[in-house]
Amino acid sequence: MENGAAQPVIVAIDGPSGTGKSSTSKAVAGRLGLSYLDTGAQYRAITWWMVNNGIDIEDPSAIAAVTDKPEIVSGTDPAHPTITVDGVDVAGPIRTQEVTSKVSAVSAVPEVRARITELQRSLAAAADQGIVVEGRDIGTTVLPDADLKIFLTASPEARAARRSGELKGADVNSTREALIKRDAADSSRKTSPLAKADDAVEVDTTALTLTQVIECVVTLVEEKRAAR
Ligand SMILES: Nc1ncnc2c1ncn2[C@@H]1O[C@H](COP(=O)(O)OP(=O)(O)O)[C@@H](O)[C@H]1O
Ligand SMILES: Nc1ccn([C@@H]2O[C@H](COP(=O)(O)OP(=O)(O)O)[C@@H](O)[C@H]2O)c(=O)n1
Repeated sequence: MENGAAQPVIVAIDGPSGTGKSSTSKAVAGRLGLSYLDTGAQYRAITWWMVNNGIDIEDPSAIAAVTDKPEIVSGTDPAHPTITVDGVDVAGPIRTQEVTSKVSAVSAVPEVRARITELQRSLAAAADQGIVVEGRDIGTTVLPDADLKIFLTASPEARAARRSGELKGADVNSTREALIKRDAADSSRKTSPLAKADDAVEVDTTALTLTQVIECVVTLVEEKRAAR
Protein backbone atom coordinates (compact mmCIF):
# COMPACT_ATOMS: atom_id res chain seq x y z
CA MET A 1 0.00 0.00 0.00
CA GLU A 2 2.70 2.49 1.00
CA ASN A 3 4.83 1.60 -2.01
CA GLY A 4 1.80 1.88 -4.26
CA ALA A 5 0.87 5.28 -2.88
CA ALA A 6 4.35 6.63 -3.68
CA GLN A 7 4.13 5.70 -7.36
CA PRO A 8 2.57 8.21 -9.74
CA VAL A 9 -0.97 7.25 -10.68
CA ILE A 10 -2.41 8.08 -14.09
CA VAL A 11 -6.19 8.49 -14.33
CA ALA A 12 -7.99 8.98 -17.66
CA ILE A 13 -11.51 10.42 -17.59
CA ASP A 14 -13.40 10.56 -20.88
CA GLY A 15 -16.97 11.17 -21.96
CA PRO A 16 -19.26 13.54 -23.83
CA SER A 17 -19.95 17.16 -22.93
CA GLY A 18 -21.69 17.90 -19.63
CA THR A 19 -21.14 14.50 -18.04
CA GLY A 20 -19.06 16.07 -15.27
CA LYS A 21 -15.51 15.37 -16.47
CA SER A 22 -13.97 18.73 -15.51
CA SER A 23 -15.66 19.09 -12.12
CA THR A 24 -14.96 15.48 -11.18
CA SER A 25 -11.36 15.45 -12.43
CA LYS A 26 -10.43 18.69 -10.67
CA ALA A 27 -11.93 17.53 -7.37
CA VAL A 28 -10.41 14.05 -7.53
CA ALA A 29 -6.97 15.48 -8.37
CA GLY A 30 -7.28 17.99 -5.51
CA ARG A 31 -8.33 15.32 -3.02
CA LEU A 32 -5.53 12.93 -3.97
CA GLY A 33 -2.72 15.45 -4.49
CA LEU A 34 -2.47 14.77 -8.23
CA SER A 35 -2.00 17.13 -11.18
CA TYR A 36 -4.96 17.88 -13.45
CA LEU A 37 -5.17 18.40 -17.21
CA ASP A 38 -8.21 19.66 -19.14
CA THR A 39 -7.44 18.54 -22.70
CA GLY A 40 -10.61 20.17 -24.03
CA ALA A 41 -9.12 23.52 -22.99
CA GLN A 42 -6.09 22.79 -25.19
CA TYR A 43 -8.29 22.05 -28.23
CA ARG A 44 -10.30 25.17 -27.45
CA ALA A 45 -7.05 27.19 -27.17
CA ILE A 46 -5.76 26.14 -30.58
CA THR A 47 -9.24 26.81 -32.04
CA TRP A 48 -9.23 30.30 -30.46
CA TRP A 49 -5.85 30.98 -32.10
CA MET A 50 -7.11 29.78 -35.52
CA VAL A 51 -10.19 32.03 -35.27
CA ASN A 52 -8.09 34.99 -34.12
CA ASN A 53 -5.67 34.56 -37.00
CA GLY A 54 -8.32 34.31 -39.68
CA ILE A 55 -7.67 30.66 -40.56
CA ASP A 56 -10.48 29.05 -42.56
CA ILE A 57 -11.95 26.51 -40.13
CA GLU A 58 -13.59 24.63 -43.00
CA ASP A 59 -10.20 23.94 -44.62
CA PRO A 60 -8.27 21.13 -42.85
CA SER A 61 -5.12 21.75 -44.91
CA ALA A 62 -5.09 25.43 -43.90
CA ILE A 63 -5.38 24.37 -40.26
CA ALA A 64 -2.70 21.68 -40.65
CA ALA A 65 -0.26 24.18 -42.19
CA VAL A 66 -0.23 26.40 -39.07
CA THR A 67 -0.78 23.83 -36.32
CA ASP A 68 2.72 24.28 -34.89
CA LYS A 69 2.56 28.08 -34.66
CA PRO A 70 0.76 28.82 -31.37
CA GLU A 71 2.57 28.05 -28.12
CA ILE A 72 0.02 26.42 -25.82
CA VAL A 73 0.87 26.10 -22.13
CA SER A 74 -1.35 24.33 -19.58
CA GLY A 75 -0.92 24.79 -15.82
CA THR A 76 -1.82 21.53 -14.06
CA ASP A 77 -2.57 22.62 -10.48
CA PRO A 78 -6.18 21.46 -9.88
CA ALA A 79 -6.75 24.41 -7.52
CA HIS A 80 -5.72 26.86 -10.22
CA PRO A 81 -5.69 25.35 -13.74
CA THR A 82 -4.40 27.76 -16.37
CA ILE A 83 -4.17 27.92 -20.15
CA THR A 84 -2.16 30.40 -22.20
CA VAL A 85 -1.53 30.88 -25.91
CA ASP A 86 1.70 32.71 -26.75
CA GLY A 87 1.76 33.94 -23.17
CA VAL A 88 -1.82 35.30 -23.22
CA ASP A 89 -4.31 33.99 -20.63
CA VAL A 90 -7.17 32.58 -22.72
CA ALA A 91 -9.18 30.84 -19.98
CA GLY A 92 -12.13 33.17 -20.64
CA PRO A 93 -12.01 33.60 -24.44
CA ILE A 94 -11.87 29.84 -25.12
CA ARG A 95 -15.37 29.41 -23.62
CA THR A 96 -17.22 31.66 -26.09
CA GLN A 97 -20.02 30.29 -28.26
CA GLU A 98 -17.89 30.94 -31.34
CA VAL A 99 -15.02 28.74 -30.13
CA THR A 100 -17.45 26.08 -28.86
CA SER A 101 -19.11 25.87 -32.28
CA LYS A 102 -15.77 25.54 -34.11
CA VAL A 103 -13.70 23.33 -31.83
CA SER A 104 -14.94 19.99 -33.22
CA ALA A 105 -13.82 20.90 -36.75
CA VAL A 106 -10.36 22.01 -35.61
CA SER A 107 -9.85 19.04 -33.29
CA ALA A 108 -10.72 16.59 -36.09
CA VAL A 109 -7.59 17.59 -38.05
CA PRO A 110 -4.97 14.81 -37.60
CA GLU A 111 -2.02 17.26 -37.40
CA VAL A 112 -3.76 19.13 -34.57
CA ARG A 113 -4.40 15.90 -32.68
CA ALA A 114 -0.80 14.72 -33.14
CA ARG A 115 0.57 17.96 -31.73
CA ILE A 116 -1.83 18.23 -28.79
CA THR A 117 -1.45 14.52 -27.96
CA GLU A 118 2.32 14.95 -27.72
CA LEU A 119 1.85 17.90 -25.33
CA GLN A 120 -0.54 15.86 -23.20
CA ARG A 121 1.84 12.90 -22.96
CA SER A 122 4.75 15.10 -21.91
CA LEU A 123 2.63 16.78 -19.19
CA ALA A 124 1.49 13.38 -17.90
CA ALA A 125 5.08 12.09 -17.86
CA ALA A 126 6.22 15.15 -15.89
CA ALA A 127 3.61 14.79 -13.12
CA ASP A 128 5.59 13.44 -10.13
CA GLN A 129 2.59 12.33 -8.07
CA GLY A 130 0.45 11.41 -11.05
CA ILE A 131 -2.28 13.16 -12.95
CA VAL A 132 -5.98 13.12 -13.80
CA VAL A 133 -6.38 13.82 -17.52
CA GLU A 134 -9.86 14.45 -18.90
CA GLY A 135 -11.03 14.51 -22.50
CA ARG A 136 -12.46 12.36 -25.27
CA ASP A 137 -9.61 10.03 -26.31
CA ILE A 138 -7.41 9.82 -23.24
CA GLY A 139 -8.09 6.17 -22.39
CA THR A 140 -8.11 5.02 -26.02
CA THR A 141 -5.24 7.00 -27.56
CA VAL A 142 -3.36 9.50 -25.40
CA LEU A 143 -2.67 7.33 -22.33
CA PRO A 144 -3.70 3.76 -23.22
CA ASP A 145 -1.64 2.45 -20.26
CA ALA A 146 -3.41 4.64 -17.67
CA ASP A 147 -3.80 2.98 -14.26
CA LEU A 148 -7.51 3.76 -14.21
CA LYS A 149 -9.89 4.70 -17.03
CA ILE A 150 -13.32 6.16 -16.38
CA PHE A 151 -15.98 6.85 -19.02
CA LEU A 152 -18.66 9.24 -17.76
CA THR A 153 -22.09 9.32 -19.37
CA ALA A 154 -25.41 11.06 -18.63
CA SER A 155 -28.68 11.52 -20.50
CA PRO A 156 -28.74 14.38 -23.05
CA GLU A 157 -31.48 16.01 -20.94
CA ALA A 158 -29.36 16.00 -17.77
CA ARG A 159 -26.32 17.27 -19.65
CA ALA A 160 -28.26 20.07 -21.32
CA ALA A 161 -29.82 21.12 -18.01
CA ARG A 162 -26.37 21.27 -16.39
CA ARG A 163 -24.86 23.27 -19.25
CA SER A 164 -27.72 25.74 -19.59
CA GLY A 165 -27.52 26.26 -15.83
CA GLU A 166 -23.95 27.49 -16.40
CA LEU A 167 -24.73 29.68 -19.43
CA LYS A 168 -27.15 32.18 -17.94
CA GLY A 169 -30.35 32.47 -19.93
CA ALA A 170 -29.43 29.69 -22.39
CA ASP A 171 -32.41 27.75 -23.68
CA VAL A 172 -32.29 24.07 -22.62
CA ASN A 173 -33.55 22.77 -25.98
CA SER A 174 -31.02 24.64 -28.09
CA THR A 175 -28.24 23.72 -25.63
CA ARG A 176 -29.32 20.08 -25.95
CA GLU A 177 -29.27 20.24 -29.77
CA ALA A 178 -25.82 21.87 -29.76
CA LEU A 179 -24.46 19.21 -27.39
CA ILE A 180 -25.83 16.37 -29.50
CA LYS A 181 -24.35 17.91 -32.65
CA ARG A 182 -20.89 18.30 -31.05
CA ASP A 183 -20.97 14.75 -29.62
CA ALA A 184 -21.88 13.39 -33.07
CA ALA A 185 -18.98 15.27 -34.70
CA ASP A 186 -16.54 14.17 -31.96
CA SER A 187 -17.70 10.53 -32.12
CA SER A 188 -17.60 10.22 -35.90
CA ARG A 189 -14.24 11.78 -36.76
CA LYS A 190 -11.62 9.41 -38.20
CA THR A 191 -8.72 10.26 -35.88
CA SER A 192 -9.18 9.21 -32.24
CA PRO A 193 -12.91 9.82 -31.89
CA LEU A 194 -14.77 10.15 -28.59
CA ALA A 195 -14.98 6.53 -27.44
CA LYS A 196 -14.99 4.36 -24.35
CA ALA A 197 -11.84 2.25 -23.98
CA ASP A 198 -12.58 -1.47 -23.59
CA ASP A 199 -11.04 -1.45 -20.12
CA ALA A 200 -12.74 1.76 -18.90
CA VAL A 201 -15.23 1.78 -16.03
CA GLU A 202 -18.47 3.40 -17.23
CA VAL A 203 -20.27 5.62 -14.72
CA ASP A 204 -23.72 6.94 -15.62
CA THR A 205 -23.97 10.24 -13.72
CA THR A 206 -27.57 11.07 -14.70
CA ALA A 207 -29.01 10.36 -11.27
CA LEU A 208 -25.85 10.97 -9.22
CA THR A 209 -24.80 14.15 -7.47
CA LEU A 210 -21.36 15.54 -8.28
CA THR A 211 -20.25 14.54 -4.76
CA GLN A 212 -21.31 10.94 -5.40
CA VAL A 213 -19.38 10.83 -8.68
CA ILE A 214 -16.26 12.24 -7.00
CA GLU A 215 -16.52 9.68 -4.17
CA CYS A 216 -16.92 6.88 -6.69
CA VAL A 217 -13.81 7.88 -8.66
CA VAL A 218 -11.69 8.51 -5.51
CA THR A 219 -12.62 5.02 -4.27
CA LEU A 220 -11.66 3.46 -7.61
CA VAL A 221 -8.26 5.24 -7.57
CA GLU A 222 -7.62 4.17 -3.98
CA GLU A 223 -8.51 0.57 -4.84
CA LYS A 224 -6.05 0.64 -7.75
CA ARG A 225 -3.30 2.02 -5.52
CA ALA A 226 -3.98 -0.54 -2.82
CA ALA A 227 -3.82 -3.39 -5.34
CA ARG A 228 -0.31 -2.50 -6.49
N1 LIG B 1 -23.45 14.67 -11.21
C1 LIG B 1 -23.77 15.94 -11.41
N2 LIG B 1 -24.99 16.41 -11.04
C2 LIG B 1 -25.35 17.68 -11.26
N3 LIG B 1 -24.57 18.62 -11.86
C3 LIG B 1 -23.35 18.21 -12.25
C4 LIG B 1 -22.88 16.86 -12.05
N4 LIG B 1 -21.64 16.77 -12.56
C5 LIG B 1 -21.33 17.99 -13.05
N5 LIG B 1 -22.35 18.87 -12.85
C6 LIG B 1 -22.41 20.26 -13.28
O1 LIG B 1 -22.61 20.22 -14.69
C7 LIG B 1 -21.86 21.23 -15.34
C8 LIG B 1 -20.95 20.60 -16.40
O2 LIG B 1 -19.95 19.82 -15.73
P1 LIG B 1 -18.48 19.69 -16.30
O3 LIG B 1 -17.66 19.07 -15.21
O4 LIG B 1 -18.00 20.98 -16.87
O5 LIG B 1 -18.73 18.62 -17.47
P2 LIG B 1 -17.80 18.22 -18.71
O6 LIG B 1 -16.38 18.56 -18.34
O7 LIG B 1 -18.02 16.75 -18.87
O8 LIG B 1 -18.30 18.98 -19.89
C9 LIG B 1 -21.12 21.98 -14.24
O9 LIG B 1 -21.86 23.13 -13.91
C10 LIG B 1 -21.10 21.00 -13.08
O10 LIG B 1 -21.09 21.65 -11.84
N1 LIG C 1 -9.35 14.83 -25.67
C1 LIG C 1 -10.14 15.69 -26.30
C2 LIG C 1 -10.76 16.75 -25.60
C3 LIG C 1 -11.55 17.63 -26.31
N2 LIG C 1 -11.68 17.51 -27.64
C4 LIG C 1 -12.42 18.48 -28.45
O1 LIG C 1 -12.55 19.70 -27.72
C5 LIG C 1 -13.92 20.05 -27.59
C6 LIG C 1 -14.13 20.82 -26.30
O2 LIG C 1 -13.89 19.96 -25.21
P1 LIG C 1 -14.34 20.36 -23.75
O3 LIG C 1 -13.96 19.21 -22.88
O4 LIG C 1 -13.87 21.71 -23.40
O5 LIG C 1 -15.89 20.45 -23.93
P2 LIG C 1 -17.02 20.56 -22.87
O6 LIG C 1 -17.58 19.18 -22.82
O7 LIG C 1 -16.41 20.93 -21.54
O8 LIG C 1 -17.94 21.58 -23.39
C7 LIG C 1 -14.69 18.74 -27.75
O9 LIG C 1 -16.01 18.94 -28.20
C8 LIG C 1 -13.83 18.03 -28.80
O10 LIG C 1 -14.10 18.49 -30.11
C9 LIG C 1 -11.10 16.45 -28.30
O11 LIG C 1 -11.25 16.32 -29.51
N3 LIG C 1 -10.33 15.57 -27.63
